Amino acid sequence: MRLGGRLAAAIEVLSDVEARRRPVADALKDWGLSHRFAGSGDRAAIGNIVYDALRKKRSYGFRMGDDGAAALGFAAVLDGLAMQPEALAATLEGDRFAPQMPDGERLGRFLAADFSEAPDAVRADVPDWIAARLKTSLGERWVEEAAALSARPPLDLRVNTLKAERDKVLKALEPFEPEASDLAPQGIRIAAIEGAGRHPNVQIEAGFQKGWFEVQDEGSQLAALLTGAAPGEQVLDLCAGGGGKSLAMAAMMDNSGQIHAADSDRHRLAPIHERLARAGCRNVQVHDPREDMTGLFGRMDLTLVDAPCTGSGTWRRRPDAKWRLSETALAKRMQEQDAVLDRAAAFVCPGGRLAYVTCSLFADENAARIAAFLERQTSEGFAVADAGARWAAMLPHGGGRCRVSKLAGGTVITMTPQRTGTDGFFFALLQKS
Ligand SMILES: C[S@@+](CC[C@H](N)C(=O)[O-])C[C@H]1O[C@@H](n2cnc3c(N)ncnc32)[C@H](O)[C@@H]1O
Repeated sequence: MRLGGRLAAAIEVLSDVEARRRPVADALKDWGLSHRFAGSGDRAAIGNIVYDALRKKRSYGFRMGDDGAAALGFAAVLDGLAMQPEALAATLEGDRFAPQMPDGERLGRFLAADFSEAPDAVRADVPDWIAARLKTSLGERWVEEAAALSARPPLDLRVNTLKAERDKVLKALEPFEPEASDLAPQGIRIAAIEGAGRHPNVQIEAGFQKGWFEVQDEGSQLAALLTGAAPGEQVLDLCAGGGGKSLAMAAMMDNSGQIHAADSDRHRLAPIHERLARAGCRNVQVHDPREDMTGLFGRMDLTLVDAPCTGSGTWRRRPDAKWRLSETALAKRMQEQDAVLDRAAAFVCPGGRLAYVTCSLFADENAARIAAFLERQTSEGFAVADAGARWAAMLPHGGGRCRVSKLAGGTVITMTPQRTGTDGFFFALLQKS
Protein backbone atom coordinates (compact mmCIF):
# COMPACT_ATOMS: atom_id res chain seq x y z
CA MET A 1 0.00 0.00 0.00
CA ARG A 2 1.10 3.53 -0.68
CA LEU A 3 0.73 6.38 1.81
CA GLY A 4 -2.66 7.41 0.34
CA GLY A 5 -4.21 3.98 0.99
CA ARG A 6 -2.67 3.79 4.46
CA LEU A 7 -4.00 7.23 5.35
CA ALA A 8 -7.47 6.36 4.01
CA ALA A 9 -7.44 3.19 6.11
CA ALA A 10 -6.35 5.13 9.20
CA ILE A 11 -9.23 7.58 8.68
CA GLU A 12 -11.65 4.66 8.38
CA VAL A 13 -10.39 3.21 11.67
CA LEU A 14 -10.54 6.62 13.40
CA SER A 15 -14.18 7.02 12.28
CA ASP A 16 -14.97 3.57 13.62
CA VAL A 17 -13.35 4.32 17.00
CA GLU A 18 -15.28 7.59 17.23
CA ALA A 19 -18.67 6.31 16.05
CA ARG A 20 -18.70 3.14 18.14
CA ARG A 21 -16.60 4.38 21.07
CA ARG A 22 -14.62 1.17 20.89
CA PRO A 23 -11.02 0.40 21.86
CA VAL A 24 -8.57 1.28 19.11
CA ALA A 25 -6.83 -2.10 19.28
CA ASP A 26 -10.15 -3.83 18.45
CA ALA A 27 -10.90 -1.45 15.56
CA LEU A 28 -7.41 -1.98 14.09
CA LYS A 29 -7.69 -5.74 14.46
CA ASP A 30 -11.06 -5.79 12.68
CA TRP A 31 -9.69 -3.63 9.88
CA GLY A 32 -6.81 -6.08 9.45
CA LEU A 33 -9.15 -9.08 9.35
CA SER A 34 -11.30 -7.55 6.64
CA HIS A 35 -8.28 -6.36 4.59
CA ARG A 36 -6.06 -9.40 4.53
CA PHE A 37 -4.04 -8.12 1.59
CA ALA A 38 -2.43 -5.52 3.87
CA GLY A 39 1.05 -6.58 4.99
CA SER A 40 2.56 -6.11 8.43
CA GLY A 41 4.34 -2.92 7.31
CA ASP A 42 1.01 -1.47 6.17
CA ARG A 43 -0.67 -2.36 9.43
CA ALA A 44 2.13 -0.81 11.46
CA ALA A 45 2.00 2.40 9.40
CA ILE A 46 -1.80 2.61 9.70
CA GLY A 47 -1.53 1.96 13.44
CA ASN A 48 1.03 4.75 13.81
CA ILE A 49 -1.25 7.29 12.13
CA VAL A 50 -4.26 6.20 14.20
CA TYR A 51 -2.40 6.21 17.52
CA ASP A 52 -0.73 9.56 16.81
CA ALA A 53 -4.08 11.10 15.87
CA LEU A 54 -5.67 9.85 19.09
CA ARG A 55 -2.75 10.92 21.27
CA LYS A 56 -3.10 14.52 20.10
CA LYS A 57 -6.74 14.52 19.11
CA ARG A 58 -7.60 17.75 20.87
CA SER A 59 -4.60 19.82 19.83
CA TYR A 60 -4.76 18.53 16.24
CA GLY A 61 -8.49 19.37 16.15
CA PHE A 62 -7.70 22.86 17.45
CA ARG A 63 -4.90 23.42 14.97
CA MET A 64 -6.97 22.17 12.01
CA GLY A 65 -10.17 23.89 13.14
CA ASP A 66 -11.81 20.50 12.58
CA ASP A 67 -11.73 17.39 14.76
CA GLY A 68 -13.24 14.97 12.21
CA ALA A 69 -11.42 11.73 11.44
CA ALA A 70 -10.00 12.98 8.12
CA ALA A 71 -8.59 16.18 9.62
CA LEU A 72 -7.01 14.21 12.50
CA GLY A 73 -5.53 11.64 10.11
CA PHE A 74 -3.93 14.34 7.96
CA ALA A 75 -2.66 16.20 11.03
CA ALA A 76 -1.04 13.00 12.30
CA VAL A 77 0.74 12.45 8.98
CA LEU A 78 1.92 16.05 8.67
CA ASP A 79 3.16 16.07 12.26
CA GLY A 80 4.21 12.43 12.80
CA LEU A 81 6.00 12.11 9.47
CA ALA A 82 7.16 15.75 9.61
CA MET A 83 5.86 16.39 6.07
CA GLN A 84 5.05 19.75 4.56
CA PRO A 85 1.58 19.96 2.90
CA GLU A 86 3.13 20.44 -0.56
CA ALA A 87 5.24 17.31 -0.20
CA LEU A 88 2.23 15.37 1.09
CA ALA A 89 0.05 16.57 -1.81
CA ALA A 90 2.76 15.51 -4.27
CA THR A 91 3.03 12.08 -2.64
CA LEU A 92 -0.73 11.54 -2.79
CA GLU A 93 -1.10 12.76 -6.37
CA GLY A 94 -2.25 10.01 -8.73
CA ASP A 95 -2.96 7.62 -5.84
CA ARG A 96 -6.56 6.60 -6.41
CA PHE A 97 -6.92 5.36 -2.83
CA ALA A 98 -5.76 8.64 -1.29
CA PRO A 99 -8.32 10.73 0.60
CA GLN A 100 -8.87 14.32 -0.44
CA MET A 101 -6.38 16.81 1.03
CA PRO A 102 -7.88 19.28 3.54
CA ASP A 103 -8.49 22.74 2.05
CA GLY A 104 -5.85 25.44 2.13
CA GLU A 105 -7.50 27.26 5.00
CA ARG A 106 -7.28 24.25 7.28
CA LEU A 107 -3.70 23.49 6.28
CA GLY A 108 -2.72 27.13 6.70
CA ARG A 109 -4.32 27.18 10.12
CA PHE A 110 -2.60 23.93 11.09
CA LEU A 111 0.83 25.30 10.22
CA ALA A 112 0.26 28.73 11.71
CA ALA A 113 -1.75 27.92 14.86
CA ASP A 114 -0.26 29.79 17.79
CA PHE A 115 -0.26 27.15 20.44
CA SER A 116 0.62 29.47 23.27
CA GLU A 117 -2.82 31.05 22.79
CA ALA A 118 -4.64 27.74 23.11
CA PRO A 119 -6.53 26.89 26.31
CA ASP A 120 -4.57 24.76 28.81
CA ALA A 121 -6.71 21.66 28.21
CA VAL A 122 -5.94 21.85 24.47
CA ARG A 123 -2.20 22.18 25.05
CA ALA A 124 -2.43 19.32 27.55
CA ASP A 125 -4.44 17.28 25.01
CA VAL A 126 -7.10 16.15 27.47
CA PRO A 127 -10.86 16.64 27.97
CA ASP A 128 -11.84 19.59 30.21
CA TRP A 129 -13.00 17.50 33.18
CA ILE A 130 -9.68 15.65 33.18
CA ALA A 131 -7.72 18.89 32.88
CA ALA A 132 -9.21 20.08 36.17
CA ARG A 133 -8.14 16.85 37.88
CA LEU A 134 -4.61 16.78 36.46
CA LYS A 135 -4.10 20.38 37.50
CA THR A 136 -4.77 19.37 41.10
CA SER A 137 -2.68 16.20 40.91
CA LEU A 138 0.37 17.37 38.97
CA GLY A 139 0.75 20.93 40.23
CA GLU A 140 2.23 23.95 38.52
CA ARG A 141 3.70 22.30 35.43
CA TRP A 142 0.68 20.09 34.81
CA VAL A 143 0.20 21.15 31.17
CA GLU A 144 3.72 20.05 30.25
CA GLU A 145 3.29 16.86 32.28
CA ALA A 146 -0.03 16.03 30.63
CA ALA A 147 1.30 16.85 27.15
CA ALA A 148 4.11 14.34 27.69
CA LEU A 149 1.38 11.68 27.96
CA SER A 150 0.73 12.32 24.25
CA ALA A 151 4.22 11.35 23.07
CA ARG A 152 5.05 8.00 21.48
CA PRO A 153 6.27 5.56 24.16
CA PRO A 154 9.50 3.57 24.14
CA LEU A 155 9.56 -0.22 24.37
CA ASP A 156 10.84 -1.26 27.78
CA LEU A 157 12.11 -4.68 28.77
CA ARG A 158 13.09 -6.14 32.15
CA VAL A 159 15.95 -8.59 32.27
CA ASN A 160 15.01 -11.69 34.22
CA THR A 161 17.97 -12.18 36.56
CA LEU A 162 16.84 -15.74 37.25
CA LYS A 163 18.04 -16.58 33.74
CA ALA A 164 20.25 -13.85 32.28
CA GLU A 165 22.31 -10.75 32.87
CA ARG A 166 21.62 -7.39 31.31
CA ASP A 167 24.78 -7.32 29.19
CA LYS A 168 23.91 -10.67 27.66
CA VAL A 169 20.40 -9.48 26.70
CA LEU A 170 21.73 -6.17 25.38
CA LYS A 171 24.06 -8.13 23.15
CA ALA A 172 21.34 -10.52 21.95
CA LEU A 173 19.09 -7.60 21.01
CA GLU A 174 21.87 -5.54 19.41
CA PRO A 175 20.14 -5.17 16.00
CA PHE A 176 17.35 -3.22 17.70
CA GLU A 177 19.73 -0.67 19.27
CA PRO A 178 18.75 -1.35 22.88
CA GLU A 179 20.12 0.73 25.76
CA ALA A 180 20.38 0.13 29.47
CA SER A 181 17.48 1.97 31.13
CA ASP A 182 18.12 5.22 32.88
CA LEU A 183 16.77 4.19 36.26
CA ALA A 184 15.65 0.56 36.51
CA PRO A 185 18.72 -1.58 37.28
CA GLN A 186 17.51 -4.48 35.11
CA GLY A 187 15.76 -2.36 32.49
CA ILE A 188 16.47 -2.15 28.77
CA ARG A 189 14.96 0.48 26.52
CA ILE A 190 14.35 0.50 22.80
CA ALA A 191 13.63 4.12 21.91
CA ALA A 192 10.22 5.38 20.80
CA ILE A 193 9.64 4.86 17.10
CA GLU A 194 10.16 7.70 14.72
CA GLY A 195 8.19 8.48 11.58
CA ALA A 196 6.61 5.44 9.98
CA GLY A 197 8.80 2.88 11.77
CA ARG A 198 7.71 0.23 14.21
CA HIS A 199 9.07 -1.51 17.26
CA PRO A 200 10.54 -4.97 16.77
CA ASN A 201 8.44 -7.92 17.85
CA VAL A 202 10.84 -8.95 20.60
CA GLN A 203 8.58 -11.79 21.68
CA ILE A 204 9.69 -13.91 18.75
CA GLU A 205 13.34 -13.54 19.76
CA ALA A 206 15.06 -16.67 21.08
CA GLY A 207 16.04 -14.78 24.26
CA PHE A 208 12.40 -14.05 25.02
CA GLN A 209 11.38 -17.65 24.47
CA LYS A 210 14.17 -18.71 26.84
CA GLY A 211 12.85 -16.38 29.54
CA TRP A 212 15.77 -13.95 29.54
CA PHE A 213 13.54 -10.89 29.54
CA GLU A 214 9.96 -9.65 29.81
CA VAL A 215 8.22 -6.66 28.25
CA GLN A 216 7.51 -4.27 31.15
CA ASP A 217 7.39 -0.49 31.39
CA GLU A 218 10.28 0.94 33.39
CA GLY A 219 7.82 2.56 35.83
CA SER A 220 6.28 -0.82 36.56
CA GLN A 221 9.77 -2.26 37.15
CA LEU A 222 10.56 0.56 39.57
CA ALA A 223 7.28 0.09 41.45
CA ALA A 224 8.12 -3.60 41.94
CA LEU A 225 11.62 -2.65 43.11
CA LEU A 226 10.25 -0.15 45.65
CA THR A 227 8.18 -2.87 47.38
CA GLY A 228 11.54 -4.22 48.60
CA ALA A 229 10.40 -7.85 48.12
CA ALA A 230 13.34 -9.81 49.56
CA PRO A 231 14.52 -13.45 49.51
CA GLY A 232 12.70 -15.59 52.05
CA GLU A 233 9.69 -13.30 52.44
CA GLN A 234 6.02 -14.27 52.27
CA VAL A 235 4.44 -12.02 49.65
CA LEU A 236 0.90 -11.64 48.35
CA ASP A 237 0.34 -10.03 44.95
CA LEU A 238 -3.39 -9.50 45.35
CA CYS A 239 -4.07 -7.96 41.91
CA ALA A 240 -1.53 -10.03 39.99
CA GLY A 241 -3.26 -9.89 36.58
CA GLY A 242 -0.92 -11.30 33.94
CA GLY A 243 1.86 -11.34 36.55
CA GLY A 244 4.16 -8.47 35.52
CA LYS A 245 5.01 -7.58 39.12
CA SER A 246 4.94 -11.14 40.48
CA LEU A 247 7.59 -12.07 37.94
CA ALA A 248 9.70 -9.04 38.83
CA MET A 249 9.43 -9.80 42.56
CA ALA A 250 10.26 -13.49 42.04
CA ALA A 251 13.53 -12.38 40.46
CA MET A 252 14.20 -9.89 43.30
CA MET A 253 13.61 -12.76 45.76
CA ASP A 254 15.90 -15.06 43.80
CA ASN A 255 13.18 -17.72 43.83
CA SER A 256 13.27 -18.07 47.60
CA GLY A 257 10.39 -17.44 50.00
CA GLN A 258 6.90 -17.49 48.54
CA ILE A 259 4.76 -15.29 46.35
CA HIS A 260 1.01 -15.85 46.35
CA ALA A 261 -0.43 -14.48 43.10
CA ALA A 262 -4.17 -13.79 43.06
CA ASP A 263 -6.67 -11.80 41.03
CA SER A 264 -10.45 -11.51 40.99
CA ASP A 265 -10.50 -12.13 37.23
CA ARG A 266 -9.49 -15.59 36.01
CA HIS A 267 -9.10 -14.36 32.42
CA ARG A 268 -6.57 -11.75 33.42
CA LEU A 269 -4.69 -14.25 35.56
CA ALA A 270 -4.57 -16.94 32.86
CA PRO A 271 -1.33 -15.87 31.05
CA ILE A 272 0.64 -15.96 34.32
CA HIS A 273 1.15 -19.74 34.20
CA GLU A 274 3.00 -19.72 30.88
CA ARG A 275 4.98 -16.62 31.86
CA LEU A 276 6.11 -18.14 35.17
CA ALA A 277 7.24 -21.31 33.42
CA ARG A 278 9.19 -19.42 30.76
CA ALA A 279 10.84 -17.17 33.35
CA GLY A 280 11.84 -20.09 35.59
CA CYS A 281 9.94 -18.72 38.62
CA ARG A 282 9.58 -21.48 41.18
CA ASN A 283 8.37 -19.57 44.23
CA VAL A 284 5.02 -18.35 42.89
CA GLN A 285 1.78 -20.04 43.84
CA VAL A 286 -1.19 -18.94 41.75
CA HIS A 287 -4.56 -18.80 43.53
CA ASP A 288 -7.83 -19.23 41.69
CA PRO A 289 -10.30 -16.40 42.47
CA ARG A 290 -12.71 -18.98 43.91
CA GLU A 291 -10.15 -20.15 46.45
CA ASP A 292 -10.60 -19.37 50.12
CA MET A 293 -7.51 -17.36 51.09
CA THR A 294 -8.37 -16.62 54.71
CA GLY A 295 -5.61 -19.04 55.74
CA LEU A 296 -3.11 -16.36 54.69
CA PHE A 297 -4.63 -13.65 56.92
CA GLY A 298 -2.02 -11.92 59.08
CA ARG A 299 0.87 -13.91 57.53
CA MET A 300 2.25 -11.76 54.72
CA ASP A 301 5.49 -9.78 55.11
CA LEU A 302 4.45 -7.84 52.01
CA THR A 303 1.05 -7.45 50.38
CA LEU A 304 1.03 -5.68 47.03
CA VAL A 305 -2.08 -3.96 45.72
CA ASP A 306 -1.40 -3.16 42.07
CA ALA A 307 -4.84 -1.65 41.95
CA PRO A 308 -7.41 -1.60 39.17
CA CYS A 309 -7.37 2.00 37.96
CA THR A 310 -8.23 4.32 35.07
CA GLY A 311 -4.75 3.78 33.59
CA SER A 312 -4.35 7.51 33.02
CA GLY A 313 -0.58 7.09 33.35
CA THR A 314 -0.52 4.80 30.30
CA TRP A 315 -2.23 7.07 27.79
CA ARG A 316 0.88 7.11 25.57
CA ARG A 317 0.11 3.44 24.86
CA ARG A 318 -3.70 3.56 25.08
CA PRO A 319 -4.62 7.05 23.89
CA ASP A 320 -8.23 6.15 23.05
CA ALA A 321 -8.87 5.51 26.77
CA LYS A 322 -8.21 9.21 27.45
CA TRP A 323 -11.26 10.23 25.41
CA ARG A 324 -13.50 7.36 26.51
CA LEU A 325 -12.95 7.73 30.25
CA SER A 326 -15.97 9.02 32.19
CA GLU A 327 -16.42 10.42 35.70
CA THR A 328 -18.65 7.43 36.44
CA ALA A 329 -15.86 5.01 35.51
CA LEU A 330 -13.40 6.94 37.68
CA ALA A 331 -15.80 6.79 40.65
CA LYS A 332 -16.19 3.03 40.13
CA ARG A 333 -12.41 2.52 40.12
CA MET A 334 -12.14 4.49 43.37
CA GLN A 335 -14.70 2.20 45.02
CA GLU A 336 -12.80 -0.86 43.82
CA GLN A 337 -9.55 0.61 45.14
CA ASP A 338 -11.08 1.15 48.60
CA ALA A 339 -12.44 -2.39 48.63
CA VAL A 340 -9.19 -4.03 47.56
CA LEU A 341 -7.11 -2.00 50.03
CA ASP A 342 -9.40 -3.04 52.90
CA ARG A 343 -9.14 -6.67 51.84
CA ALA A 344 -5.36 -6.48 51.48
CA ALA A 345 -4.92 -5.10 55.00
CA ALA A 346 -6.14 -8.37 56.52
CA PHE A 347 -3.22 -10.32 55.03
CA VAL A 348 -0.38 -8.17 56.42
CA CYS A 349 1.53 -9.60 59.39
CA PRO A 350 2.53 -7.43 62.35
CA GLY A 351 5.47 -5.28 61.18
CA GLY A 352 4.65 -6.14 57.55
CA ARG A 353 4.25 -3.86 54.53
CA LEU A 354 1.31 -2.96 52.32
CA ALA A 355 2.35 -1.51 48.96
CA TYR A 356 -0.20 0.39 46.88
CA VAL A 357 0.49 1.02 43.21
CA THR A 358 -1.57 2.51 40.38
CA CYS A 359 -0.73 3.47 36.82
CA SER A 360 -2.91 6.56 37.21
CA LEU A 361 -2.00 10.19 37.73
CA PHE A 362 -5.26 11.24 39.41
CA ALA A 363 -4.89 12.15 43.10
CA ASP A 364 -8.39 10.70 43.60
CA GLU A 365 -7.03 7.23 42.83
CA ASN A 366 -3.74 7.72 44.61
CA ALA A 367 -3.04 9.79 47.73
CA ALA A 368 -6.75 10.28 48.38
CA ARG A 369 -7.32 6.51 48.49
CA ILE A 370 -4.49 6.06 50.99
CA ALA A 371 -5.81 8.90 53.15
CA ALA A 372 -9.31 7.38 53.09
CA PHE A 373 -7.87 3.94 53.93
CA LEU A 374 -6.00 5.32 56.94
CA GLU A 375 -9.21 6.91 58.22
CA ARG A 376 -11.05 3.60 57.97
CA GLN A 377 -8.19 1.60 59.55
CA THR A 378 -7.50 3.55 62.72
CA SER A 379 -7.23 0.41 64.88
CA GLU A 380 -4.90 -1.52 62.52
CA GLY A 381 -1.87 0.70 63.03
CA PHE A 382 -0.78 1.33 59.46
CA ALA A 383 1.60 4.25 58.89
CA VAL A 384 2.75 5.77 55.60
CA ALA A 385 6.45 5.00 55.09
CA ASP A 386 8.96 7.40 53.54
CA ALA A 387 8.78 6.18 49.92
CA GLY A 388 10.82 9.19 48.80
CA ALA A 389 13.75 8.09 51.00
CA ARG A 390 13.36 4.54 49.68
CA TRP A 391 13.58 5.80 46.12
CA ALA A 392 16.71 7.80 46.96
CA ALA A 393 18.35 4.80 48.63
CA MET A 394 17.51 2.33 45.84
CA LEU A 395 18.16 4.66 42.92
CA PRO A 396 21.05 6.92 43.93
CA HIS A 397 21.33 8.37 40.41
CA GLY A 398 17.56 8.98 40.17
CA GLY A 399 17.40 11.68 42.84
CA GLY A 400 14.88 14.44 42.20
CA ARG A 401 13.41 12.71 39.18
CA CYS A 402 10.12 11.46 40.65
CA ARG A 403 7.59 13.67 42.41
CA VAL A 404 7.70 13.10 46.18
CA SER A 405 4.65 14.29 48.14
CA LYS A 406 4.04 14.32 51.86
CA LEU A 407 1.16 12.26 53.15
CA ALA A 408 0.15 11.53 56.74
CA GLY A 409 3.66 11.73 58.17
CA GLY A 410 5.32 9.82 55.32
CA THR A 411 5.93 10.39 51.61
CA VAL A 412 4.48 8.92 48.41
CA ILE A 413 5.88 8.85 44.88
CA THR A 414 4.59 9.75 41.44
CA MET A 415 6.45 8.86 38.24
CA THR A 416 5.49 10.55 34.97
CA PRO A 417 6.71 10.46 31.36
CA GLN A 418 7.99 14.00 31.81
CA ARG A 419 9.91 13.41 35.03
CA THR A 420 11.07 9.80 34.95
CA GLY A 421 10.60 8.98 31.26
CA THR A 422 8.27 6.15 32.30
CA ASP A 423 4.53 5.61 32.19
CA GLY A 424 2.73 7.43 34.99
CA PHE A 425 2.81 5.44 38.25
CA PHE A 426 1.93 6.11 41.87
CA PHE A 427 3.61 4.26 44.72
CA ALA A 428 2.85 4.29 48.45
CA LEU A 429 4.11 1.96 51.16
CA LEU A 430 2.27 1.43 54.43
CA GLN A 431 4.01 -0.15 57.37
CA LYS A 432 1.98 -2.10 59.92
CA SER A 433 3.05 -1.61 63.51
C1 LIG B 1 -3.27 -2.98 37.17
S1 LIG B 1 -3.97 -4.54 36.88
C2 LIG B 1 -2.73 -5.63 37.47
C3 LIG B 1 -1.46 -5.68 36.64
C4 LIG B 1 -0.45 -6.71 37.12
N1 LIG B 1 -0.18 -6.61 38.53
C5 LIG B 1 0.88 -6.62 36.38
O1 LIG B 1 1.85 -6.05 36.89
O2 LIG B 1 0.92 -7.13 35.25
C6 LIG B 1 -5.18 -4.64 38.14
C7 LIG B 1 -5.79 -6.02 38.36
O3 LIG B 1 -6.65 -5.95 39.50
C8 LIG B 1 -7.64 -6.94 39.34
N2 LIG B 1 -8.70 -6.67 40.33
C9 LIG B 1 -9.70 -5.78 40.28
N3 LIG B 1 -10.44 -5.81 41.40
C10 LIG B 1 -9.87 -6.75 42.20
C11 LIG B 1 -10.17 -7.27 43.50
N4 LIG B 1 -11.18 -6.81 44.21
N5 LIG B 1 -9.37 -8.23 43.99
C12 LIG B 1 -8.32 -8.70 43.28
N6 LIG B 1 -8.00 -8.26 42.05
C13 LIG B 1 -8.76 -7.30 41.52
C14 LIG B 1 -8.01 -6.82 37.88
O4 LIG B 1 -8.61 -8.01 37.41
C15 LIG B 1 -6.66 -6.55 37.23
O5 LIG B 1 -6.07 -7.72 36.73
